[in-house]
Amino acid sequence: MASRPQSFKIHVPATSANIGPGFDVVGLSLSLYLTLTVTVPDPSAASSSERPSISYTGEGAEEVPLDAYKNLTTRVALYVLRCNGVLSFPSGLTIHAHNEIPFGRGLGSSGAAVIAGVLLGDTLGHFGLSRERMLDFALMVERHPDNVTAALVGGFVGSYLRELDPSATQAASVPLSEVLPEYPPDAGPDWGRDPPLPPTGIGHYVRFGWAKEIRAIAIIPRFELSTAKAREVLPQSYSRKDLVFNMQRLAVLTTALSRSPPDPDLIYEAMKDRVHQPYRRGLIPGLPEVTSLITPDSHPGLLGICLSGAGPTILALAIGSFEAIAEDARKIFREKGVEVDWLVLDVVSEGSYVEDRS
Ligand SMILES: Nc1ncnc2c1ncn2[C@@H]1O[C@H](COP(=O)(O)OP(=O)(O)O)[C@@H](O)[C@H]1O
Ligand SMILES: N[C@@H](CCOP(=O)(O)O)C(=O)O
Repeated sequence: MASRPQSFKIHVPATSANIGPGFDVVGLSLSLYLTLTVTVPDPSAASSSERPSISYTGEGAEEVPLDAYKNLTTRVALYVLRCNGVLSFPSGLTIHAHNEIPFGRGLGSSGAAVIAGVLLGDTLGHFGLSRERMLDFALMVERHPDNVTAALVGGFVGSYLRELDPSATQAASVPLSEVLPEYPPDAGPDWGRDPPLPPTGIGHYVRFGWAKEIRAIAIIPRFELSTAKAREVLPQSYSRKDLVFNMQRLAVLTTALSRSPPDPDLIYEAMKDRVHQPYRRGLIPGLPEVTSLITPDSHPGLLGICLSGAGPTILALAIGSFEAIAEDARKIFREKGVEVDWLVLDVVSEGSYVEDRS
């Protein structure tokens, strides 16, 4: 642990997963951030308090727990610390979180919180974990790789989970409540001493190219939809026809989005999906209308339109007409009784990073 005062910032981008046909496979990192400002005092000057002090501003400030043993980011950090032999946070730790990523909207807020926790644990413990090992820790918590991988490495990313051998499968199937127990307030230093270690090499990824002129319009309904709820409505199995439909489009999409100038005819069709969006429409009034009525013909500059992550945000990729696309989507949503906010975002090529301020 640190033997001198330490001050650092952690920056983690928002993400949009799936991009139509790439359910649980592809993700994009976007220019909205969760930022932690962390200070660890000199141990001799620290108070005897073990408990970190957390403050929080921005999105989710009214609902996020400020108790380090309940907050998602600090629970993940403690998991990383304990797996690497450090049983508690350093004394006098202070964390200020500023969050621009709305909760429960399909913009990867939980994935960002998890990655921030992994980086926090790694930096506090001076472990120097590789990116691959960090991904293992993140995947023990968020078990689909698309958001956490894009948040960690940045850009447009495809990922898969390795097929694990039986013992590693068992290790990776530990219930989340055991990976991330809500530490009781009176927990002593021995509590949670042997957390389940992540198997090594769970997640593998590749970064695709991205045509710089393509920007992302996030049309964000003013209601939350938890990812867990939006996954419950999905079927357990799919027809060959629907799987082939998605695979054909995904194969084309990953290269089509890297080409300048981007081809709207190719991309619009390649962003269609039959694996998750049709099943989620009951949870998101206006979803089928927005994705079918806004087209490259009606809005020159639009390339494609889809649900962002598990929703309810709609992601439109475009090289122009940003305001017209967003305002027309707003009108369609309003007819369904849904109010929205919208943002034009860039795809950021840099993923998460730690900025040393000591
Ligand atoms: N910065 C954060 N700090 C702590 N918890 C967070 C943070 N961001 C998100 N969460 C948790 O994740 C939940 C949202 O996760 P989820 O349903 O997966 O939606 P999203 O699509 O935004 O990732 C929030 O309700 C909150 O419990
Ligand atoms: N592939 C996942 C992605 C969830 O993303 P989120 O940003 O909504 O958490 C899914 O579609 O369930």
